[in-house]
Amino acid sequence: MNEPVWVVDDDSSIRWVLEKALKVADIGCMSFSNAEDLLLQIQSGNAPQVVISDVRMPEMDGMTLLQEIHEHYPDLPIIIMTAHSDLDSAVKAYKGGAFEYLPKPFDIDEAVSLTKRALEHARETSQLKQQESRVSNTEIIGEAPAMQEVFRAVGRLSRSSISVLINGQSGTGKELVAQALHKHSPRSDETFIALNMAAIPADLIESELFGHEKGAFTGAQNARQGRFEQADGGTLFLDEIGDMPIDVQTRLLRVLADGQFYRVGGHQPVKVDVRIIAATHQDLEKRVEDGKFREDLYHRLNVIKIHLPSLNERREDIPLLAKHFLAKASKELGVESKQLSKAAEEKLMDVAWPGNVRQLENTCRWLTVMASGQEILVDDLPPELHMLSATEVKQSVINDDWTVLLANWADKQLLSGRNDILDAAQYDFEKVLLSCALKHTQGHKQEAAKRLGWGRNTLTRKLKELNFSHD
Ligand SMILES: Nc1ncnc2c1ncn2[C@@H]1O[C@H](COP(=O)(O)OP(=O)(O)OP(=O)(O)O)[C@@H](O)[C@H]1O
Repeated sequence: MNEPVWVVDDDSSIRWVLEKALKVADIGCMSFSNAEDLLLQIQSGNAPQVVISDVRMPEMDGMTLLQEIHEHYPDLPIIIMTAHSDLDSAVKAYKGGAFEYLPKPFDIDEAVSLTKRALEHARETSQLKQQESRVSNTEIIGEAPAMQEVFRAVGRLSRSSISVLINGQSGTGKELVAQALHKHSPRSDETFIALNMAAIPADLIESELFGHEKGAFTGAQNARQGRFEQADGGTLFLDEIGDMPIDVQTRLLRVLADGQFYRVGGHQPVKVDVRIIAATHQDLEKRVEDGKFREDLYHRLNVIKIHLPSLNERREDIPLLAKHFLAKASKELGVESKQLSKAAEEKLMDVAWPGNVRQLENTCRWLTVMASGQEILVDDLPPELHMLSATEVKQSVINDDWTVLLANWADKQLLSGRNDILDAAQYDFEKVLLSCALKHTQGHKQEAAKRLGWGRNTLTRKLKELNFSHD
């Protein structure tokens, strides 16, 4: 039963020809005269790597067989043969999920080379699966479909050094994914360096990235290597890339294009081979539109995009993540691990989690210290979790209660460590109201001012302050 290719056809001459040809090509083959027998083997847990099937057979036809096989093995390549070489049956075969369509009478060499391609494809798919499961098993927890997409992407990228842009809210695991990308890349033995653009003062970013020569600026008493040099051969993870000052963006673009740069104050080009993985919680396309991010750099970084869902979008993972973090915290703190009661677990699944996985991790650490018993009860949960639940947030949309959404937004900003949030909120608040008023008055400014309750001069000033493109 270990033959990699199974052939099914009610026509014994076709079976004979294929068996012979594959044997010559050194490909093990087994044939069946009807689909039912083949399916029985599959259902009992045996599976080949490739199936070649006729379409018209007296009992079960090839398309039904294809569907049945794909129920058990969705990735198993199936080559469909048909004597009726018309577009219709070809289209039907592809739509049904066939790997290839082989019109009869076929050239024997073509049939063999097609089989080889299908075998190759089967091998690649199974390698990919192994890589994906390695990624998902070792470091990143997630069973939600949205996370499976992420694992798949990491698996697919495992042989490449291509630039990747990771996008997702704060605390969703962007750095963890960047580490996984590095770990599963050909660069895994080299350095991985993570740098957060939002955490470095703007005027120091350049020397941090590119290093400086002695005396390049006041305070530069010694020459210093930058992160690019340190990460040579490895990966540089640039977090919060949206906050990178525009002149540094220009320099970054040049390094990416030329593979070389100058230290601050230096005249000798430094050559490096660094893979860039960038991350952001912002809408970079919008920043490009607003002139805050270089479009060419955006395209350069955005070769492959991985989106990390917010914790709200993968609530089913909360129990698993909580268990993991409770175990981790107990190990770190050297105490016995605590378990969530059913009710506490349900409550955690209904929290809005504006701070995403990081907030859940912190909560678990807090609970490990603070919960009084071995079992964590609802009353043990920290007070801030009793503030907003996901249901309440959803309800606020239905009830038109934007203040709840605003509170949720504010929670998120504060948890992410952002300051001056009143300014940002006020800007958006006024911009939304003003743009609505203009819409309702067909752009008539005086009328819009009246609807808003502003004087005309205020409106003119606000149009400018809020960067309105209307004239
Ligand atoms: N799927 C996950 N499985 C296990 N741990 C996770 C997962 N996602 C995130 N974490 C943990 O949550 C914490 C926050 O993750 P990480 O720093 O990668 O988020 P981030 O999106 O890079 O955040 P920020 O944008 O604020 O830097 C880390 O301690 C990380 O190990």
